[in-house]
Amino acid sequence: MERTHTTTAAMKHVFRGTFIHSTQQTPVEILEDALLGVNADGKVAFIAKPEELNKLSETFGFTPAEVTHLAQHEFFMPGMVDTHIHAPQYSYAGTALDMPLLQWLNTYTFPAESRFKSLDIANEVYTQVVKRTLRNGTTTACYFATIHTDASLLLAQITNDFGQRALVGKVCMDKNSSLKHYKETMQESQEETCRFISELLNKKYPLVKPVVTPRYALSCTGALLGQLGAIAKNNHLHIQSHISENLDEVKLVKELFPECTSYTDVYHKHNLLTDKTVMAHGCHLTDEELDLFRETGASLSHCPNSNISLCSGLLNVRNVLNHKVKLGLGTDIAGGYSASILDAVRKTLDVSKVLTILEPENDVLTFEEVFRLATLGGSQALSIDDHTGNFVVGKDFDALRVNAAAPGGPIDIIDCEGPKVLLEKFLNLGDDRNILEVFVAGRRVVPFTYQVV
Ligand SMILES: Nc1nc2[nH]cnc2c(=O)[nH]1
Ligand SMILES: [Zn+2]
Repeated sequence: MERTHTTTAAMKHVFRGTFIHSTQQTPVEILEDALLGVNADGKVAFIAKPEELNKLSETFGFTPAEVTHLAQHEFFMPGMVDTHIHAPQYSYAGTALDMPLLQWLNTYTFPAESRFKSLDIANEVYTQVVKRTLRNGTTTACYFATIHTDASLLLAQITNDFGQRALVGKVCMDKNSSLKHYKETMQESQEETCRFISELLNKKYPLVKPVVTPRYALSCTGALLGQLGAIAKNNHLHIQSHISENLDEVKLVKELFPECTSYTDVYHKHNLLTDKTVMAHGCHLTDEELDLFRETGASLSHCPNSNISLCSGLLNVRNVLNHKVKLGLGTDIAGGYSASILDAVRKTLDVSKVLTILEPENDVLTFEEVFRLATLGGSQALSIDDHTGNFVVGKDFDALRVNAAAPGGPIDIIDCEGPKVLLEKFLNLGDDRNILEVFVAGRRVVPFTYQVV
């Protein structure tokens, strides 16, 4: 592996310490006492041994005194990727988890989202959710907003201002039987999607891009699904939606789209399954549907907190991985009550263990594998792994500086633990108190320096 490349620009950061990340070959690779340089473009310029310090400082134009040394229980890991989160639903996160999906949408979700017509409400909630997720180590988030174009553009602006990498989707829905005013006509949905995409692309935010967002097959007519598939194709855009989350939903989709062979086929027939598509949940997909995911390059977002909280189902992640379908983790705020991907890591392990209790031959996931899903796997699911997801020369430096023994934090370090144990303890016990700093594309975004004016 190439571990350096030359540049004349000065270094933004040079760190010395432990770096833990995943690669295609190994779920946890530990680089102990390594030097890592971040160039002025926010990209990893070198990863090297300390013996090379003098040579590197000449080549890259920094002095050894500029090197930041990590303390004993500190390490860097890649930033975490939330592949599925509803920003407006942060307004009621931690409540309203007492009914299954379709009733939950009608009772809580649609009324809450309809309030985001107000830019004041949007500004308040979107600022809170971006700060909360960043502080918890989410360097990339794939957001659903609402049907309101201007509020969705505001979410994109806020993620850009705070320095979070994001895909932002204006939600599309031309059907809603429960709340008549929270839906669009097909034409509005199509025109406003085009306006959203062009206004967002015109902003030229370096880290924030639009994602075409049909809510799900029950909220969209076939005609709208087809138009959205065409818009995504013509503009080479990402696509996100929901699939096979809940059995009542799957049954209704089959009734509404009798010409389609499966729920997956509904999206496939409307050109919505591409290698830039991420579908949330997939708890009830068949093996044939997973094959179609693999063939099209579409990925799944596993949202275990939501799947348990709404009693939707248990996704067998091992089976998804065996089908070679890309998969990342999602919080699915507010179906899931936690905004932290650390919670998604724990719930992913819990669900895998529950499946093994129910069926002992199920091959349980390891914490190392789930660490990869939270980082590199998420970036692969969003097709952004060519520039983020792990520590590779030339990729953007999206990273968390973790102190497993942060004073006042949730972890007690008893013995002199090795880095792998520190990682395992952080994944199982840690929280934002352990995340000292967050970097996105080389910029330090936590602690916050950006002030809302
Ligand atoms: N969990 C979840 N599932 C959905 N399916 C359609 N919309 C939603 C939503 O907002 N949350
Ligand atoms: Zn969702």
